[in-house]
Parts: sequence; C-alpha cells; structure tokens
Amino acid sequence: MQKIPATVITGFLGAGKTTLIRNLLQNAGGRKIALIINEFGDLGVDGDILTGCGIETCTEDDVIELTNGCICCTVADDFIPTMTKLLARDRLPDHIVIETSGLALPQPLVAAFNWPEVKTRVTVDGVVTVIDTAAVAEGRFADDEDKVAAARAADTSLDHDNPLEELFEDQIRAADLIVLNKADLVDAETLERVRAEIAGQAAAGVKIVSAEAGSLPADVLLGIAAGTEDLIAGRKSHHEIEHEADGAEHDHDEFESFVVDAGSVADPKAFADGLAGLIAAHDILRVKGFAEVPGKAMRLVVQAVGQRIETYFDRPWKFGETRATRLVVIGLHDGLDAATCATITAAIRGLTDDAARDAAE
Ligand SMILES: Nc1nc2c(ncn2[C@@H]2O[C@H](COP(=O)(O)OP(=O)(O)OP(=O)(O)O)[C@@H](O)[C@H]2O)c(=O)[nH]1
Repeated sequence: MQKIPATVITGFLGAGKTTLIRNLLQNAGGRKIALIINEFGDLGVDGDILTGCGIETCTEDDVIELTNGCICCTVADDFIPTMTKLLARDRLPDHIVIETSGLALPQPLVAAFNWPEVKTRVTVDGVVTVIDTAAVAEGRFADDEDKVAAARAADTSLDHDNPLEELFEDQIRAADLIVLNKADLVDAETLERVRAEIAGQAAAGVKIVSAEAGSLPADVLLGIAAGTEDLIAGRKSHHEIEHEADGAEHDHDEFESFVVDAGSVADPKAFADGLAGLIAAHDILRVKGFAEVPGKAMRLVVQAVGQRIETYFDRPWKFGETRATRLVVIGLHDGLDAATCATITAAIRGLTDDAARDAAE
C-alpha cells in the first residue's frame, strides 16, 4: 500500500500558518486533504476560521482539532490515536496537513511518524516552517547577545535568554521548506537580509521561498517527498539536546494563555485601537478570536500579532450558535501573572458592551 504523505506546517504564533493552509485548500487541485490542527490556548480559533471560510473541500469532517495543549507533549495520548482513527476511515485522504501550535517544537511530532502503527501507512512529505518576515526584521526573536554570551560562558548548555529565540531556532532547524511570509510588510532589501539570516540557521540545502498571505502553489508546498521522519534524529531541538542525558520532557511553562469572554463590540475600529493599547502596555504576543457586533449578521474575526491588528467579518452566525465575543490571549508567562491576566480581562471587557454580555449569560 502506498503511504499517505503528511505535511507538517509549523512556525511561530501568528506567522501565517492558518492563512497559508486556507490558500492551500483553495488551490488543492482536487486533492482530498485531511487537516489536523493543534492550538495553544483553550479556544479552537484556527479550525473554526478554516471551516468557516466556505471552502468546499474543507468540511468539519476534514478538520480534526487537538486543542489540549502542545502537540509535541501529547503525541502519545492525543496525536497517535487521532492518526489511527483517521487511517481507519473508509475514504482515506490523499494528503494529511498538520498545523502545529505556534509554540510547538516540530521534532517530537515528526519523530512520532516512526511509531509502528503510523510508519507503515504515512510518511512525512515535509516540514514547512512559516516565518513572520516583518517580526524577524524587527528583531522580535533576537536574544540580547551580550546576555547570552555571558550565560554561555558561565554554562555550556545551549540555554537562551529569550525562549522565543530558542523556539524559533528549533522550528527553523526542523524545516524542509521555509516560507518567508508577510513579504508585503518589508522592502526588498529587508527581505534579502532576513533570507540570509534564516539561511544561516537552516539545515544545508533547505529551500526558502517568500510569500504574501502564504499564497504559494500547492505543488511547492506538497510533494516535497522528504521522508522527514528518517532525518529527524539529526535535527534535534534545543530541549532534546539539553535533556538527552536525563530524558526529561520539555514544557511550555514559559508561555501562558487565557480566554476572555466579553460583551458586544459596537465599533470594531475603536475596539482594535483599544486592544492595540493593551498589547503595547502588557507582554502580549497574540490575541485571536471572534467578536459579536450588534446589528451584524456576520461574526467578526479579531487577529492581533504584536501591534498588528486585523478585524474582518468571516461568516454569518449560525442558527442556534451563541453570538458572543471570545478571545484567547497568549503571552510570556513572566509577563502574565494572575493579577495581570485579571487586569487585561477587565480592560478587554471594558472595551465592549458588558451589559449585553451579562444579558446573554
Ligand atoms: N500583512 C500580512 N498579514 C498576514 C500575512 N499572512 C497572514 N497575515 C495575518 O497575520 C495574522 C495571523 O495569521 P494566521 O494565519 O492566523 O497565523 P498563525 O500562524 O496560524 O497563528 P497561530 O495559529 O496563532 O500561531 C492574521 O491577521 C493574518 O491575516 C501576510 O502575508 N501579510
């Protein structure tokens, strides 16, 4: 039996993975694609955006969500049973696409394709790492070099000062194809600078392409035929290297997420401006979710990556669906203690019409 190819789409929070997958589904050229989506944060926003975008080949049956945390930590209890169930279906997909959470390390996930029940049926076609080119150009993942040099001198471990940098490097290291996304937000010179920087960190021979809104032909993204599961042992993550000796698991204690239930959003522009102020005032990496706008039949998608905030209406609220505003907020653990989470929650609610929310509850 021919193995089903699986593509792993990875990349930091907000790099554009879901957007790239939406484009891929629209241009799938008749392939039946099954999607497995893993999210950090207790709200299935990405899956909902994809099933809400009306692509014929993307039904709720084709999208499987793993929302309980980090795919790389729950491979055995979560990912393997999901794959087994998918492979037991009567109508098998032509291709499997897996979107990892923006905080996942792809290496343990790819290694899971060597589990006997999966290895005989599926092969990793390739790991595609999506990069927010503008964020890299702004140095958002860069460590304070002096501090890291001092830490390295004191301790030979590879520990970074900045957990974002470490994750970012691990995601690049796992790649078979790197997409420099959001090319529209940088000029040609900056794009080339980022390309050179990334090429210096990636494995030799890895292809790097640039894109806007993840718009690339399906033939570029699929059919890499890398067989990455056989290569992954040579692409270890920082955590694997650090913990190899004692076999300790990595964790994502450095990151925190919480869900805010809020009231109606009367003025999306004012709401986005208020959110931008909050993001600037606190250590927030990502906000995403849906908002209820009074008098509108459609729900409003809210997407914030750093200071860039996007709002758009994606689909009508469904019959029987609760019209509500729910957002997931993700940040660094150190910047989001319980008191700060409560402050942010109250502030977001303050940007909305709480009376409407209370009435809905
Ligand atoms: N300007 C610009 N914005 C983009 C591009 N690609 C994606 N975005 C926007 O970036 C935001 C995040 O995009 P997503 O596709 O949700 O990113 P993601 O990587 O799936 O995010 P997480 O799942 O939270 O990690 C959205 O507001 C997108 O519309 C691009 O090429 N250019």
